[in-house]
Amino acid sequence: MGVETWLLVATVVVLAWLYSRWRHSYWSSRGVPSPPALPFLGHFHKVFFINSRLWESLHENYTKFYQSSMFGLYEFSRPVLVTWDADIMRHILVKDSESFIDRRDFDMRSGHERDKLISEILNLKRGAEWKALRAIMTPTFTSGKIKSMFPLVCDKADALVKFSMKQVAENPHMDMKKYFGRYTMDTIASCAFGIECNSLVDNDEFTRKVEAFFTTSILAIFKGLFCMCMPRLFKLLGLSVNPPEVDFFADVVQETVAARKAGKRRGDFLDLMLEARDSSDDPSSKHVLTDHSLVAQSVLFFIAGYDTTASLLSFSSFLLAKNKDQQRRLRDELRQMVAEHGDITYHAIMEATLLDACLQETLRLYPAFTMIERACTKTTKLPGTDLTCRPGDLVQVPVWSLHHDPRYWPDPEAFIPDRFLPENKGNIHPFTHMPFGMGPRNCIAMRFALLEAKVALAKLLLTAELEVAPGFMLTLETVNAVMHPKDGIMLSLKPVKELII
Ligand code: HEM
Repeated sequence: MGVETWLLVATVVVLAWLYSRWRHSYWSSRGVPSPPALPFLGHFHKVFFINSRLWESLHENYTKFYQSSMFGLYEFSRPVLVTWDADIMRHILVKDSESFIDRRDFDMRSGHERDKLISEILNLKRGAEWKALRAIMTPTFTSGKIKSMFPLVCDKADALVKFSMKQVAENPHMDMKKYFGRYTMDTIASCAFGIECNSLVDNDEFTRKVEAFFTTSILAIFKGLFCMCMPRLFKLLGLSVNPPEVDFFADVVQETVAARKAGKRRGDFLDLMLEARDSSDDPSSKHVLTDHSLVAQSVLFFIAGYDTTASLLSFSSFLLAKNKDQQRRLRDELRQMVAEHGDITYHAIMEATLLDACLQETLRLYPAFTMIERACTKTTKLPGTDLTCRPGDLVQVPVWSLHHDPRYWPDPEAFIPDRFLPENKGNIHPFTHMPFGMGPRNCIAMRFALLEAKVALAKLLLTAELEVAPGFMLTLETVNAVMHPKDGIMLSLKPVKELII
């Protein structure tokens, strides 16, 4: 290469570097602190999906910038505001949620059928389309509808207990995360689609397939980056961002939808969604929840319903196994409940305050989503600041840090379910406990997930005493933004009849 070429290359590099520096001055020019950023990348390497311990890097800066109530990051050159200011959180999540109704745009520009299907799911929908779809799906998750699923959930929880106790004979220590995953898969398949996938009997095909969404793979990361940086070439090569397992679930759902159209109804989530669409007063409903979209929402149920609730059950069992006094207390509450009501009934389980408190405390310590995010849709001034959010700007709330902050939670790393008992709930600061998110875009299936976890945990504790396997150390990771135990949860189960009480 000649001197001129070298000079040209050097000039381009210097100009690009200056441009990157200018873009990375966005936060300092607005008086918002920001940790040191790498040229071009910004903080992308620390905060995006490549980092399987996402909450740690947010927490480091939360601690460093606590007094400012916020800090700024850059994903490449895109500014992202991270804030824990109560007024701002209330504003973006609740009061002015209309101006922050979206999440980030995962533009799956591959054009692949699989990616087109996934871009239809409720989580990824935006603006008016999200609003219309959420309005159709919300009635599916009311207390009354969830109550009607109770017998199905109980059947699957019984199968979980039977299966686990059978394993006890062969394995002194078991990875309960695996079995909880089979339970949540069987429950969602049964409650949502009337499908008996029998993961807890003899067939782990569904759980094997769904695991593809919760396993870190270099190929998946590479494909995501490839699609983001060179969408045209990605499309030309016919690649898809989502794993082929999407097709398996889409096929299962399509067959089920076809059977329903032929008249086989059974009152599950799929029927409820079809009914909600067909009985809606809004004539546009059929355009919002098309058959394609219905398949997408159903595939979403399989994915969203699997790992989150299985992790909640895993973490709560682990915490109760470590805290034997709390385990004994909870078992006493459950025994009393059965003595009073004759069995585990829907009403009894909804009134079991310690059971609820144990799960809420577990979700505080191990929230499935360690951060929640909103994208601004209308130019808005943030309350109490001179900052203006423009359409497309991202705002993040560091859920994990708020859940572990000693200013709000004395002895934050300790498992203290009493914090969530009715008499103490009034002491909880607003916006410091958000395991299901907040505002109109919160988790649509919160009631269902909690019911599923309560039934399984109650039945398990009434049958067995939980103990942590010797030498087991809990490790955490986030995959596809969901935090879960990296190497499962190794426990031993002792039938409670053997206990001297
Ligand atoms: C313990 C279990 C679960 C936890 C901790 C959890 C947590 C969350 C969180 C934090 C969000 C984001 C909320 C926000 O941005 O404010 C969310 C959204 C969502 N969750 Fe869950 N979830 C759980 C179980 C489930 C289940 C079982 C399903 C479906 C069967 C489900 C379906 C969804 C959907 C569809 C959304 C997107 C809602 C929207 O964008 O309108 N979740 N969940």
